[in-house]
Amino acid sequence: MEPLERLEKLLDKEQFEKIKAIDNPQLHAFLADWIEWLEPDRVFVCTDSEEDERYVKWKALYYGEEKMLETPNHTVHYDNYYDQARDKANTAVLVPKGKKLPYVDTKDREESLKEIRELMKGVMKGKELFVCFFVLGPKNSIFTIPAVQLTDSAYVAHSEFLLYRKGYEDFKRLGRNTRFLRFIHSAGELDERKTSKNLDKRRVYIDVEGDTVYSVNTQYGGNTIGLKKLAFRLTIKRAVEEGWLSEHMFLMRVNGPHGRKTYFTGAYPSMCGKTSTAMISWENIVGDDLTFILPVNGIARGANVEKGVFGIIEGINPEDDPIIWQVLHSPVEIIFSNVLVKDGKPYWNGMGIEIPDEGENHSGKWWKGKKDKEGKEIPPSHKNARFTVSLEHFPNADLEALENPCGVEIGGMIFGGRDKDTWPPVREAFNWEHGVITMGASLESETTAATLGKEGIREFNPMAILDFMSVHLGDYIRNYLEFGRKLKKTPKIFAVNYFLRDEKGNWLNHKLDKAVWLKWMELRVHGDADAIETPIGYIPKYEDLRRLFKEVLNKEYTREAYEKQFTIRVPELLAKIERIEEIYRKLEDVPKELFQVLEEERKRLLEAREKYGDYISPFAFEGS
Ligand SMILES: Nc1nc2c(ncn2[C@@H]2O[C@H](COP(=O)(O)OP(=O)(O)OP(=O)(O)O)[C@@H](O)[C@H]2O)c(=O)[nH]1
Ligand SMILES: O=C([O-])CC(=O)C(=O)O
Ligand SMILES: [Mn+2]
Repeated sequence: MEPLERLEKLLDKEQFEKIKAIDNPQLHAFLADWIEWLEPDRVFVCTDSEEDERYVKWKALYYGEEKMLETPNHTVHYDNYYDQARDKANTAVLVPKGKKLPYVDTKDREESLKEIRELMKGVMKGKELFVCFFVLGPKNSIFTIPAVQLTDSAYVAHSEFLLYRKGYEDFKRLGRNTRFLRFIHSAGELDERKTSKNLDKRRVYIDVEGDTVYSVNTQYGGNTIGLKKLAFRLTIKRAVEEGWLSEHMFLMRVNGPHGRKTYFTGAYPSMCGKTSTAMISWENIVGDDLTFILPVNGIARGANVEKGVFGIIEGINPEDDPIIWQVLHSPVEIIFSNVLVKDGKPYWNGMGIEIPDEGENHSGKWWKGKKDKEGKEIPPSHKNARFTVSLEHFPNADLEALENPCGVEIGGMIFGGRDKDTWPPVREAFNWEHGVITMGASLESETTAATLGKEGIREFNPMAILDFMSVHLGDYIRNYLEFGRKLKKTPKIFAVNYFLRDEKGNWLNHKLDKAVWLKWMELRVHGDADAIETPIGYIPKYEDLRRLFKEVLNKEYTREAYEKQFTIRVPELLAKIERIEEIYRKLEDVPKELFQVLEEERKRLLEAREKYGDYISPFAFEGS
């Protein structure tokens, strides 16, 4: 039977008409196959109407996946206690038999498709399936990629309405041959708290060949929200094939002197400061997690893949994050996840006000001192508790840049991670290759609560993207280097480190110091500040930072603080080059330049050590 005929049998009339209006035989076949396989009790097709969106929101409450809070339009959602972060162990990129991708968890495609299909057979019995259409990137733009999501979680569908641009009308308009991404998710069987029960059968399988991602027996957004990190694996592959960049980056506007607007991207691993940088209240946010960058007439132009924020809530307080704080306390539509709730109010760790001793949280009924099965004390909210909200509600959002179909010109690209002892707070690369290789491809960071498993372990994490890598790392880096060669004007590349510590483990910087580094980088993009040349790139001059600290934060910045923070730590830097080189030597097919550029950096460091010793004051280079 023809797919449309099968769909007519599977759907009630109203829903069928919505699908029939899209003239795309591939879509029809996909839907017919999967609806028959998943066996939902009923199917709801979301168009772009307000009414359909309201229906989904209402269903999240009706099925108990979300609960209302006191403030209008606020809801709370909980994930299973053991389903609070991305599950790397059960996530895999599917590859043909015998093929492996270095540093990526891969599985045999044929076997795994069979496995996941078995896990999903009839999984939606008794449930409602939501069919949703969205686009990645601004609508009707050079960036737009259409996607369809099937899910039995109204919470997942609701989150996507807050985070992505609606795409039903685009599917109608784009016609028969449109290539689109596919996401199939089931939360599986739910427990009495409406959280996924069969975590032992949790799987996230990425079929890059089929442009499809399967996710089952999990609810946590990073494992389930198709257009977020699931789509990301597919778009990284597409970008490498087509010669552009799909990145784990924020996109923001830094406001320079005389009203100058300069756009920056920043790639830091999960929970390492993208949102908190892009949200600095006197600058302007365009995006906080995913950016597409295309070469357009020799210029790198970037756009936010999303239109909302799935942000970490821990530590959000009125002093450090006044804008997020204000938004979280206004009656706009927000989903809080895995926070403490008492009397209809949400609370989280580090919010800077007193938190109740009891309530409901990610562990169920909670009281202070409650321990989990492993004997660990349960904090009021989970470290990876998050909020989901659309960017339009942020007074500092640059909405024009957000919706610009041509994106914005990227002036600077920043790389950074959690590094306690090696990199200075900010530095600029000598050129594109130097930045891509010694900053992006050499990035290491300590693990965080954004993924299941141990925290605080230093790991290789090139371009902050390793968890999502779906292509050979060598090809990925080659594409980056070639991307630079397509440009008439390459963005400047910078590296930051917000997480430097002293011998006693104290932070060397305050959370807002990053605002100063941004202003310095903005000046550097336009050649408006001098810098000191060191073996690892250009660093700021003390006088410039002192002035900027005063202007931006009204703070005194001492010579001692500067000297400590910007000391060039030769032994640590050399050890890092060793580690990185060893990693790439083991891979086949890595661009040769990578080894050359690392070797040159090593030589510069050895020469400097010869002259100045192991730990070199920035003032030493200033004189030379
Ligand atoms: N010590 C220190 N901590 C920081 C700084 N900036 C951010 N953090 C901490 O980093 C964590 C959150 O980082 P976010 O900005 O939300 O992370 P993100 O990079 O957007 O992460 P994902 O959404 O997981 O991709 C919080 O625990 C912050 O307190 C900083 O300058 N210093
Ligand atoms: O995808 C998620 O779960 C949230 C996120 O931004 C990340 O982990 O990088
Ligand atoms: Mn992220």
